Order: sequence, then C-alpha cells, then structure tokens
Amino acid sequence: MTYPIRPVNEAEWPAFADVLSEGFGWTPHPQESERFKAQTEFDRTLAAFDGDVMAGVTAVFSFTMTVPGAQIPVAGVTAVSVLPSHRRRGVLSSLMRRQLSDVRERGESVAALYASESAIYGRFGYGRASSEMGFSLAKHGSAFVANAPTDPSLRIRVAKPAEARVEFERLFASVVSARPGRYLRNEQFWGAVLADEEFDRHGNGTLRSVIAEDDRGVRGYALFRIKANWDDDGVPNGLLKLQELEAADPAARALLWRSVLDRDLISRVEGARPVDDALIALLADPRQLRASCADELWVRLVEVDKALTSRAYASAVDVVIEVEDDVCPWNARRWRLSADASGAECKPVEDEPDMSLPVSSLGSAYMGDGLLAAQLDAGLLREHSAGSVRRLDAAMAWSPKPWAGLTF
Ligand SMILES: CC(=O)SCCNC(=O)CCNC(=O)[C@H](O)C(C)(C)COP(=O)(O)OP(=O)(O)OC[C@H]1O[C@@H](n2cnc3c(N)ncnc32)[C@H](O)[C@@H]1OP(=O)(O)O
Repeated sequence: MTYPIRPVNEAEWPAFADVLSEGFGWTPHPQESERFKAQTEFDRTLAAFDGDVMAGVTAVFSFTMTVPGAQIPVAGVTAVSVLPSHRRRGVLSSLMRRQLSDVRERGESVAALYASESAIYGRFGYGRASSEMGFSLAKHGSAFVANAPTDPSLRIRVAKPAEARVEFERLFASVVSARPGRYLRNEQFWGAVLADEEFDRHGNGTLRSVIAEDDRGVRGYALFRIKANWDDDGVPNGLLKLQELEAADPAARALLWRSVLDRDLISRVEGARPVDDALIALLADPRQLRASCADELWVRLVEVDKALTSRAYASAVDVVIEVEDDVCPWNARRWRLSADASGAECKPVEDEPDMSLPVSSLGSAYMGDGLLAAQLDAGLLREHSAGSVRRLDAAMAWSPKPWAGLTF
C-alpha cells in the first residue's frame, strides 16, 4: 500500500503530536509540547496519510553543525513516529525516502539524527557516527591529578539559569566549532535547554547553574539538577545530574568540574559526556569513573561528493571509493577522493576502485570517529588495494572525537 505524503501545517499540530505520543507511548508535559511546536519548522515536517488518518510523521531541523574543520548546513532528522496500527507496512521507509530527496533539493549534503533504537536507520544509509560516555562518579573517588590546572583569577558565581542565558549563549557560541557534532542553537533550542518545569520527569530538582569567570568575563558554565537525599542513617547522599558543562579553557573547565564534584550534600555526579572528555585525564584515579559507551549521532551522506569536500582531512589521501546506495541512487558509483591540507576534491570516475562500501560506512566516518578500519576488520566493506581503507580511515579521523551533546 502507498500512503500519500505531505508537510503538515500548524493547524494540524494536534494530530502530528498525537502520532508522536502514540508511537513513543509517552505524553509530554503541555509546556514541553508547546516548546516542541515552537521548535518545529512546519515546512520541513512530513506526514503519511491513510485516508484521513495521519499514520506516520517526521520533521527536520535546519542545523549549522560542526564537522571536521568546518561548519556546514545539516538536516537534523527528528520526530519520527508511526502509529502502532500502521507499523511494519513501509510507512517509515516511504517517509525516509521522501525526506532524503527533500533534503537533497534543499542543498544539504548531510543528514544526522539521534535514534530511539540503534537497529532502525542503517538500512536507510545512516551510519553510527559518534559515541557518548554515560558516567557516574562518586565524590570520594574524584580527586584530580596534582598538575590539574588552576587559575587564581577565576571565581565561581551561582546564577539563575534564566537570568544568565545571554552569558551561556555567548560562551557556547565561542566553543561550538571546537568539536564535530556540536550545532548552533537558535532561540527555541536555548528555550528547551533552559526549560525548567520544576517537576523534571526523573524527580530531580530545579535547573541550576554555576559560572566560572574572571574580571574580563565568563570562561565557562555548568547546568545541572540536584536530587537531594539522605540515607537511612541520615548521611547526605545527594545526586547531581549534570546537564551541560562548557568551558573556553582548561583552567575554567577544571574549576567547573571541581565545583560540581565538591558540592556539599552530594555524593555522586552523573551525566553524559564525549568519550574523550578532559575529565578522564583530570582524574587521579580514573577507574573510579563508572562509564558506559553508546551510539550518539547517526549520519547519512545525502550527496557523497559535496559532503566529502565540505570537511577537512587529518592527512593526505587519494582513493577511488565504490559507493553502494539503494536509497539515494545518485550516490551509487565510483568516486575519486583526493584530499590534503589545502582541500578536498571528489569526482565521479570509472577507474578501478580501491574499496567498495555501503554509504552508511562513509556516514560512520564522516564526523571523525574513525570507524572504517573496524568495519574492515568486521568484514563489512571490501578492500581491493591493500592499505587503502586504513589510509582513508586515518585521513577522516579527527581530534577531538565527535559529540553533539544535545538530543534533538
Ligand atoms: C530520529 C527519531 O525520531 S528516532 C524515533 C523513532 N521512532 C520510534 O522509535 C517510535 C516507535 N516506533 C515507531 O514509530 C515505528 O516502529 C518506526 C518508526 C521505528 C518504524 O516504522 P515502520 O513504518 O514500522 O517501519 P517500516 O515498516 O518502514 O520498516 C522498514 C524496515 O525497518 C525495520 N524496522 C522498523 N522498525 C524497526 C525497529 N524498531 N527495529 C528494527 N527494525 C525495524 C522493519 O522490519 C523493516 O525491515 P525490512 O525492510 O527488512 O522489512
């Protein structure tokens, strides 16, 4: 069966929100729903209809995202849901195909998303492109190495998040290009970051913040919630849930970490950070960091040549890549990628390929996570000239590691 697909208008928001609510089995707080509506770019929504019934939905945020060595337009795919009554009939597949062709028409060469389940998007050409470290650190195990940076000119200021918004925005804008995966936040996104419904779904307290500054201005900030608790013996056992910690320099970063880790009545700090976070290096006893690792961004190259020439490369490379892509057939051909410090070129060729790979492999490598060699070892791509995959892997790898840091 085919289901007609079209964007929805603002008047259709209640039906759109209902499909999300039914698919996710979760009813948002009315303020959350209003906020999501305000973030929605209605001309970039899509809904699939079964007669009068809206059966499946998705939307795109128009992001400017950091990629290795550049900031580029990226389609931030979100709000994917199909009614339970219509699942596994190809509704998502039709929405994905239409969305990718719309993204291409807009001139965006890359799409990115956070997946609710990691098994869904590979078939549509998305590759696992960044990882996130979930962590839990007990205060008693959080001492820093002796040479951790300090700066006596720095001080901590307690600030109400809503009142310090402009300072956060300015600081974030100064660090957003430092790591692939980070993306610019418009007014609606900042509204969501600083939203504080008091209730917080997990029973944590109100949103709080501390700012690290000197006489010349703000050098970093941390946003967090506290779940106050005392154990049965009356010993303080509070939990600090870190939402965000951004710093412009190492000394400000170390001071902010100490401020959250040393907080009175707290015994543990939890949160999610990049897998190469500076915290790991700062800890005197890093094994105390109870960490887990999970996929974060999934990335899809919508126009292989444009995407590959929009980023920088860590080393020179010259390879012919045979790309397999059933969903975006315009990508499915041989491309010669030649890149060095002065830039990159990607041209269609008929030459013998050095490697053959699914487009999702290039998505995996795109942000710099360096996953091509692992895929070669796993037997997921074919190498025709020895060493070519490792050369491409090294050229596409980047430091720091990619991390978006804010679910969309
Ligand atoms: C970016 C985001 O917004 S992530 C949020 C995704 N949404 C959710 O998780 C909400 C709950 N789930 C749903 O709404 C739906 O189950 C969806 C959107 C995940 C899938 O929609 P459907 O219309 O059922 O998918 P569709 O029928 O097109 O399936 C296409 C293929 O994907 C497979 N597939 C679909 N969902 C899943 C899944 N959750 N896990 C593994 N495989 C899946 C199907 O089996 C099918 O495989 P095939 O091509 O080999 O037959």
